[in-house]
Amino acid sequence: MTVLEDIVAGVREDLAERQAKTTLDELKERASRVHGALDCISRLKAEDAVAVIAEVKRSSPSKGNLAAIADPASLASEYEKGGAAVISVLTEQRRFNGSLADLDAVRGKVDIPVLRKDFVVTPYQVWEARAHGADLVLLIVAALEQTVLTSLVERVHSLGMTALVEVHTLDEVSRAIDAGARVIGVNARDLKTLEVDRTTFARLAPAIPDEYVRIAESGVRGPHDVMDYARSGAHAVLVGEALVTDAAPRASVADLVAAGSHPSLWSVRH
Ligand SMILES: O=C(O)c1ccccc1NCC(=O)[C@H](O)[C@H](O)COP(=O)(O)O
Repeated sequence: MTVLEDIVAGVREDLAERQAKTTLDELKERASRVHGALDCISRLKAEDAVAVIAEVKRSSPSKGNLAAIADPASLASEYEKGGAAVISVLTEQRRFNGSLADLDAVRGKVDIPVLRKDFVVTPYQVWEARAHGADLVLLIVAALEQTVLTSLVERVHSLGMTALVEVHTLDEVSRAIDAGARVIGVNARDLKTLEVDRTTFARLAPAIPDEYVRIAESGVRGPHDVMDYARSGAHAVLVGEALVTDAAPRASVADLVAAGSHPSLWSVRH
């Protein structure tokens, strides 16, 4: 079993418990009372800037405990004040120590879009995301059969949210495009081995046409990585570990945002 398969097996068990407590109809009713999803494309694809997606990430399979985040809403608020375009909230419980309660707390605090970052394999989880106020939902191509991926992308979009479709290989880029993705995230981390290779984005980006939003995910250590990803065509970067382990997350987000709008990148973008 790969790491990804192991995570998904645990996610399905946890999901079965939630489904036993809350019916799909109850979720839909809750979703109908939630404010409509925010537009994300324009925030992720700014003219002269790389958007920063800042992540609330307590633990990870690769590193174990990363940070004791007592108040995810305050952390997200610091990210927002630092200039983050989107907040990513890991809601997977077993390996990332996240929860839908974290998503609720962040949604209740910030005004910018919020991404539900989890291992979504069923429409029920998409409804959960909306019912808890998410604007974006992560869908990982490597975890999904093509027909399921396509129907989940459609479901996310039909609920007014944006699907962030994650890829790690050229074949997965084609699958994401075929599935109707508009926003494609290239993860530098191989979810089957956990190895991080920052050259992955530069290899895959040319296969993602300019009308899509291209996001570089994982392995960002600081401003120089944001600039490297921008030079390879990233519209946005997704950063977790470097921010949650930082003593001054607001300032660190601001540094990443400044790097992403550095004048030396203008020629790359025009
Ligand atoms: O982070 C992990 O170890 C991990 C392992 C298995 C599946 C997913 C994993 N991470 C999810 C992510 O994609 C990252 O949280 C996200 O891209 C931020 O990465 P980083 O900045 O390197 O924390």
